[in-house]
Amino acid sequence: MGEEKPRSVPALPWMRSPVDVSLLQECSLDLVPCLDPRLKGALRNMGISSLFPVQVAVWQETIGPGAFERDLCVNSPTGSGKTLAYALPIVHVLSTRAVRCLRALVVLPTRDLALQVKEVFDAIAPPVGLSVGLAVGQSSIADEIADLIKRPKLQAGICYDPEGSPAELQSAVDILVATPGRLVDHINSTHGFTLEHLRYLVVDETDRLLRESYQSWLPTVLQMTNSNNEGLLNSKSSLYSVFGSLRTIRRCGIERGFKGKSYPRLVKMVLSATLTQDPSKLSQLDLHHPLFLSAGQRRYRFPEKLESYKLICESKLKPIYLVALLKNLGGEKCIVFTSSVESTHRLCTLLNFFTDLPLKIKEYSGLQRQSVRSKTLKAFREGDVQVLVSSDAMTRGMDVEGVTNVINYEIPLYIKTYIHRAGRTARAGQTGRCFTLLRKDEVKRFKKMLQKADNNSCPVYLLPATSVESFRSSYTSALEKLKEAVESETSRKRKVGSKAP
Ligand SMILES: Nc1ncnc2c1ncn2[C@@H]1O[C@H](COP(=O)(O)OP(=O)(O)OP(=O)(O)O)[C@@H](O)[C@H]1O
Repeated sequence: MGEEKPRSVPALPWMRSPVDVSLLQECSLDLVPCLDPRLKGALRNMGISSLFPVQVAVWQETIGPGAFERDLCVNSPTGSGKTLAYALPIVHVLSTRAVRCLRALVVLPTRDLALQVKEVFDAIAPPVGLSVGLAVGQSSIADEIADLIKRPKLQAGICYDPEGSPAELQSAVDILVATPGRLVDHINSTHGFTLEHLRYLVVDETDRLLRESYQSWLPTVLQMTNSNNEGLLNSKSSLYSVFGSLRTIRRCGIERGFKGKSYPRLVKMVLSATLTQDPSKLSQLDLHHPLFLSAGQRRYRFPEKLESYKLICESKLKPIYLVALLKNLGGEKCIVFTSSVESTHRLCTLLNFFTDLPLKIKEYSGLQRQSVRSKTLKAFREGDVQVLVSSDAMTRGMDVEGVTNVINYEIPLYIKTYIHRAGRTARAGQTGRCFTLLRKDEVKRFKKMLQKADNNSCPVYLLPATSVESFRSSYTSALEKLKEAVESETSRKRKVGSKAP
């Protein structure tokens, strides 16, 4: 038996002794201290009867004794309930003060994820009188502005000037769920949009959001919420709004631990299943006395009931193995991952040419228009589509009920990618399986990659030889059809290209 490698020690001292979320138990809603009965009712309507461990831990550090005194960094497995972990305390605390202004901002890397998170807020915020907005570019910017900013009621004889004083404009929402690009658009150009009153900032899928600058959304948000930049706020009237007599006055803190920071401070919660430990990345967040909450001592952890399997085959036989595996899974909801949008398209087209595979199979990738993607996702959620062939656009955060299998058609390059792909199944304590198709020469690298996570057991999954053989002839004809389809697509594109001005 090979010796276990020593774990790497995080460079940041506060990351070295995390609050171990895995030691906590689920907690029945009746036993959650201070939980507003209206929220309890809303959670029950969602089919939730107890809080998951990560939700208990965050509740303790926010509404419980921790009292939001420190910024929270949460590293917890896929499907462990991180969304509600931050949504619940934020909604709870905002509901205790009835003022309508933008007080919480949740930023996510993609539109689909933002829509998903908004649904969670929509289930719990309205019952306590809070309003939730969305800034993702799904509708026109004018429609979005109409939803986010409340215009004064027009009175007879008074003409409202949309470019007039922002003092007349108010936020129509208490909580905003946004993607970085659209958020920056609103910051820069939406009259009356202000982060002046912001108290809570959530950066979900943190490592992904910190990987790219996305129009410098993070420094912009931090600047907008910092009292030291009054000059900046004053100079740009669109950024400086006065809500009648209501002002959130931030001043430079003199209390212990606040030297040089504004107070009341912007509380931050950052979360991921694969949270970065890179000091230079985390420093961008300007965290205040950060507290690290992590499930177990290992950096990466799989969901408890996830089983991983490998299928070893020759490269040219991969499609047949995949088809035989899909047949074997008997129509269970399944996501097949490839490593590029092109191979997603090709593989999906090929699979649909197997006439003896009675499954509804659809493509889901970044190459498609949002409306096409949304339609596919809806059909998949509702069970009208059983197999989704996807590029990595799907890997992060997406929560689709009933996905029991994930298949890596192509080996992921990084353990983080494996974790996010595999994490589309075995969510919320359910069981799930992740299969990876490998060539012989990839087995060693795959084993090494899995060793970076806590449970790296990955037995070989054996398909009955007869089942693989039975697809040989249909594979030959499917390949022919794929060739024709590719040729006709190429010539169609060429024609469109030559017509373009
Ligand atoms: N307390 C709970 N009881 C039952 N189900 C829950 C509870 N909390 C969350 N869930 C369900 O668990 C699923 C996973 O939750 P969520 O999407 O928040 O996970 P996550 O930790 O953010 O995962 P990922 O890292 O993949 O984004 C969702 O379907 C959600 O409705």
